[in-house]
This record gives sequence, C-alpha cells and structure tokens, in this order.
Amino acid sequence: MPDTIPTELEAPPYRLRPLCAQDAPALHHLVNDWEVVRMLSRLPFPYPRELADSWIASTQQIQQKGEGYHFAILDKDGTFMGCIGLGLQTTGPSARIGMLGYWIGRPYWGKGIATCAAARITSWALAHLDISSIRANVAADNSASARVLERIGFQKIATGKQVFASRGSEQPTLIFETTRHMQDMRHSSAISGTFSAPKKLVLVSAAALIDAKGHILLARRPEGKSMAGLWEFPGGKIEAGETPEAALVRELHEELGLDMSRACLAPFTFASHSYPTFNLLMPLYVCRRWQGVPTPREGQKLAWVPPQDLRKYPMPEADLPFIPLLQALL
Ligand SMILES: Nc1nc2c([nH]c(=O)n2[C@H]2C[C@H](O)[C@@H](COP(=O)(O)OP(=O)(O)OP(=O)(O)O)O2)c(=O)[nH]1
Ligand SMILES: [Mg+2]
Repeated sequence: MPDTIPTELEAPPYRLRPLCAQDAPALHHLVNDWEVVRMLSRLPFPYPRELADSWIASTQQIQQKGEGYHFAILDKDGTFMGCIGLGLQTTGPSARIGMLGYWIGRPYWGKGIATCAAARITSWALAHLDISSIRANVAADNSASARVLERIGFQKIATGKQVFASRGSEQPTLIFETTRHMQDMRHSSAISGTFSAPKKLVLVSAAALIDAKGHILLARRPEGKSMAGLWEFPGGKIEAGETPEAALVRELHEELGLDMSRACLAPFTFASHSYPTFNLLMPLYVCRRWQGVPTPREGQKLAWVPPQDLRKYPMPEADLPFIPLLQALL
C-alpha cells in the first residue's frame, strides 16, 4: 500500500487526479474514437456511454482495495485529456509488479502529454508502492506509445499476443519494462532533468557494527535495489511512527538476523546528502554488542573491513564522509 492514497499528482504543466463520476461525459467523448480505442485491448468500439460510468466506479473500488490507481489527465485549466492507470499484479509469493496503461484524446496528441503523465506515475509508483518493476503492453503497431515508454526509461523485453476487443482479433504486442534500478540509473544521468519531481526526504538509520578486532561490518547492496553493488552500513528506511533506534533494531534483525537492545546503539554522526532523486538524512550509530552472527538474509554480501581498508569498498556517496571519522574513532 502507498503511504497515502494520492488525491492529486502534479505532472507540470499537467495534473493527475483519481477519476471521478463527473469525468464520464468527457471520457466517453474522447475514448469513443476508433483511432484511440483500436490501441486499447479491453475496450469495445463503439464505446457505450454507460460503460464510462461503470468503469470509473470500478476504478474507485480497485483503488480502495489497493489493487490499482487510475487517474484523469487534466490540463492546467482542468480540461480532461485522457486517462492513465497502474494496476498491481502478483507475480510470486511476495512479488508484485505494476502494469501501466494510458490513452490520450485525439485533440491532445503530439504534445508530450502521455510522456509527462507516464513519467510521473512511474516515479510515484516506484517510490510509494511495494513494487520494483513496471510493465506495459503495447500493440505492435502503436509506435507512438512505444516511443513514450522508451523516452521515460522502459525497455522492450518481449513480444506477445493479446486479444483486442476493439479489433475483435488477436494482435501482436510489445512488452516493455522498467525497474527501480533502471530508473535510478536514468535519473542519475544528465538527461533526466526534464522530468525531475520535487525531491522527497528519505530517513534511513544505519549502524557501524564493530567487532573485537576493530573491524567494521559492510554489506553489499543486492541486485534489484537502488545502488546495487555498493557497500553500505547495514540499516534501512525509518517507517512512519518509528524512532531511528527502533528502525535500526528492526532492520538489523531483518537484514542480518541480529538481536540487540536499543541501549547498545551509540549515536556517532549523520549523513545529509542530496541524491539526484531524493535527499537522504541518515543517522549512523556505532554498535559493539549484539546477539547472533551476522547472516545475510536479503542476498547481500558481508565483509568485516579494517578501518584503513574502508576506501577499497565502493560506497554510496552519502557514506564517504564517514570514512575518516570511523578511522579516527578506531
Ligand atoms: N542502509 C543504508 N542505506 C544507505 C547507506 N548509504 C546510502 O546512501 N543509503 C541509501 C540507499 C537507499 O537509498 C537508502 C536506504 O535504503 P535501503 O534499501 O537500505 O532501505 P531498506 O533496508 O528499508 O530496504 P527496502 O525495504 O527499501 O528495500 O539509503 C548506508 O550506508 N546504509
Ligand atoms: Mg537496508
């Protein structure tokens, strides 16, 4: 579930807001157009007016259940221009992916509206929903839509086939995907500037675990996470209502199977760092007493590192100021 159900997402110069019953006439007017409907797999043509009402009502139920989020795409004066939605699909015991779909009314084509809205939903969904990848199926002859996805960092991963209700036949499709990692990479590169959203503050609690030899435990971030492959101080994001100490006790248990008391965490320093897509505020605690043997529970690699060797391990940028401070401590 997201932190909060969005009431509205800014996608300057446009706005995205959950569909409401009042959108039905404008939605029907724009979608009941062969050039629009023929690219959408589930919609019939002609598109009956009542279907607009029942579709909008169903999106509200889907959103309440946390199974998907559907938005009207509005101009700055509130004009309805199209729809965009993200459905959540379960792919494994605890794995879910987002399925992205959108359409723009014909009078509004060629203005980059779909690109803008799809970029906004993608960044919102990866930041707020419990998913690490988003897919989109596109009719093979929908080159405009394929270009939208490529522009915002999706890659074609497969071809498929799907029945298109509008065309009354099975059509070849292209399957596109993006992951949090691909979006991280894209946002870190210079070309990302055009779609940058306001940065959010991410609170993370981390620990320098120090053993009897004065070595420090580093963990290598596993594939699939942002900054995969970099060596970090174990820890993680502080959840709503948690203290930094409670978050760290929880994270060290979840990630390493360790048990410790909050009293064993000594505040040491903090990192305040602006990443391309978020601002990080991260207290670092020093800890010398715990129960258990650190065991990687999330596929991460572990290393006990003598302080003088810390620079040999590539770390997230935010951590670099910790190195001289830890070397001075030890
Ligand atoms: N734990 C940790 N995170 C760091 C360090 N340096 C640094 O920039 N970060 C960033 C990486 C991430 O953007 C964020 C922490 O995220 P995380 O992936 O550890 O969060 P988490 O354990 O809660 O994992 P998840 O549930 O979000 O997958 O802080 C560090 O030394 N330790
Ligand atoms: Mg973590």
